[in-house]
Amino acid sequence: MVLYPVIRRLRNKRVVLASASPRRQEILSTAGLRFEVVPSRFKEKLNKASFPTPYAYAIETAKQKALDVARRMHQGEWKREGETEKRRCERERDIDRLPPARAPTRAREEPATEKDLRAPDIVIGADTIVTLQGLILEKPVDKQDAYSMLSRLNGKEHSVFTGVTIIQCSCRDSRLDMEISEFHEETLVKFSQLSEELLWDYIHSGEPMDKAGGYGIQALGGMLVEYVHGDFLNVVGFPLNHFCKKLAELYLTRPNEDLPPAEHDSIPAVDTFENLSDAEGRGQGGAQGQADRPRALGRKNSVPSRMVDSLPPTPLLELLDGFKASKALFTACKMKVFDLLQDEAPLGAAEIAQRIEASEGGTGRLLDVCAALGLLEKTDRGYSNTELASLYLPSGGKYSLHPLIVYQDEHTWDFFTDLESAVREGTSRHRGAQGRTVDSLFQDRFYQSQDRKLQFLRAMHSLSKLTARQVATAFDLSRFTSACDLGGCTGTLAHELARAYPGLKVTVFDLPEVLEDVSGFQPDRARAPRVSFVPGDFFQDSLPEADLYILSRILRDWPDDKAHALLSRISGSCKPGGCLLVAETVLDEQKRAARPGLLQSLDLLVQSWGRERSLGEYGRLLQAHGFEIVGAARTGTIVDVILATRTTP
Ligand SMILES: Cc1cn([C@H]2C[C@H](O)[C@@H](COP(=O)(O)OP(=O)(O)OP(=O)(O)O)O2)c(=O)[nH]c1=O
Repeated sequence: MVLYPVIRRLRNKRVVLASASPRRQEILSTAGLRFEVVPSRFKEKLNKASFPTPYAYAIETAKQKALDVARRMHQGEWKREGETEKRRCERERDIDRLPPARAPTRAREEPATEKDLRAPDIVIGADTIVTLQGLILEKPVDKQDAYSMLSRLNGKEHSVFTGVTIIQCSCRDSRLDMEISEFHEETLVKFSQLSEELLWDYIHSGEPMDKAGGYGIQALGGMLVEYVHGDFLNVVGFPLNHFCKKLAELYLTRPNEDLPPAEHDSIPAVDTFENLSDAEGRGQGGAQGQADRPRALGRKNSVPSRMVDSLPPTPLLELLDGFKASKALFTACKMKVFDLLQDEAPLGAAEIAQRIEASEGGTGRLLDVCAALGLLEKTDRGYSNTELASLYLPSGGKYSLHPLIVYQDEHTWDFFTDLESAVREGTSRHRGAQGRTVDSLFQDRFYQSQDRKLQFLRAMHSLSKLTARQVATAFDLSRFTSACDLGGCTGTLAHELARAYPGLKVTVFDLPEVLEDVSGFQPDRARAPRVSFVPGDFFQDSLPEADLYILSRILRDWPDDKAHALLSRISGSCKPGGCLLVAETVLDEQKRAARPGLLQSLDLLVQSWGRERSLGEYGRLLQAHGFEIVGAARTGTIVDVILATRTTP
């Protein structure tokens, strides 16, 4: 059965999977794709250190696998000596007329051999890697290697990336033209704390050897896994959902010259209406019935059929409703639904409505939406928080996102209603933005009243609690003795650094109006040694001495001229050999892939003067002030980490 229209669309194309992975073959076959398998001969030996991010490495490896197969198949075609163009066309047509055995549904049954390699229309390559703190783990070379991978992953959360490349090939004269599309998908996987004995038992099962990271989540390895956030099939080797969306983008939004003859092997679309109308027409006896039938649905007019077939699938409708889902979450949080259910659950809609002082009908609908969004569990006994909601949504939880959600609802939401003007003018929508200097951004906007300031500090505090540990441990910083977190706000990252590195003293440097309110956010004194707070403005006042400076989600707030001004001041204080750690959401160079980062960048357009940047852009900013990037790591959170060293002037 084919559920996704675009998979059906590929029926008349020669699709080749450039992979020997049985998992990929199975996933694509199950989805109803017809393809052949031509394993790539590309040796997976690219220099990992030359890639800004692990997923850039996976994408490039996937691309090289696909290119190898596309080129080999093309050469196989054109190596036939003495063949004329006419004969080639005839031969291709002959091949096209061959029965489906040429394009088997279960491609893995018959891998293509060199002799029947003719130019493909589409070649798909993929590469799956496991990453932990910036380290890329591929398939283990032996049992000891599997042990070293699994013991690294033991008890920790890691990322699994699959890079995918789709090459659309066309052959003009003897030239192979290729249009290359790429994407990646990330899934977070957490291992339980496992004993040595269990790890070795697992290794002796033989399962780890042909799998990235040394485990197979779909089989015995599933027992090692505590949770998975994201696409499960991505871990198994192929992100099917993202792949279908990409295909829809490539094939359903383009002019439809290559629409295959209607072939409804599962759910007939327009034909259903016509058949129904025919039956009705006949049943009602007549010509009149037929004449009244809307012509648009008739077989003679093929346009509606094409239109229906080429409509973008549901993701667009989901996107249209995206704001409603956000607002439902905001409202349920604000009305303290998750707080209530954290203390008492399950509760029925009537009871909840009464406790939050709202109408029963309205509350019921809101609760059902929350259940559909995966925030509540609905059973016959009533509603309860899901695990996800319990962790992040009640206002008093350790990792509560409640303050951030309230901030988004009360401020960001308003800013976004004026997105069009921000896009037209290219400036912040923040009241008073016009005519004010960029320098007064925080004073004007976030700290204009005590309430607003506290709301902002709480939101930032809740966000940094989610990322601080990963940022602090993305690189080994144990050689530093003093660090200064510029704009370090409530000190969440500073405390995490002090905890991770017993020899490190950390100074948080932030505006006096911020620091006067941070005491309520501090852990007990006993749990917070070696962290101190110094008031000051990093654009004006002298910076505390340190051998490691930190800018966590700071550069994003400023346009290039202000970022240069700040970096120049840090460069003036940082001694050669000292370092600067930058924690930011790093965009890919083409600004195509990182959707959360791109949305944040849009947010910065409406709310401030800043923007998110790519690694190349950060590299250029830093280089202009004598900093050379020595490493960049994905943390699996919304921020990535760049470590740069101050070179000798
Ligand atoms: C993490 C994980 C990986 N894997 C597999 C998927 C991939 O097949 C493999 C990663 O190796 P890859 O190099 O991505 O793929 P491959 O060598 O199997 O095939 P080819 O290079 O020909 O495309 O690990 C699982 O099956 N389960 C898992 O849980």
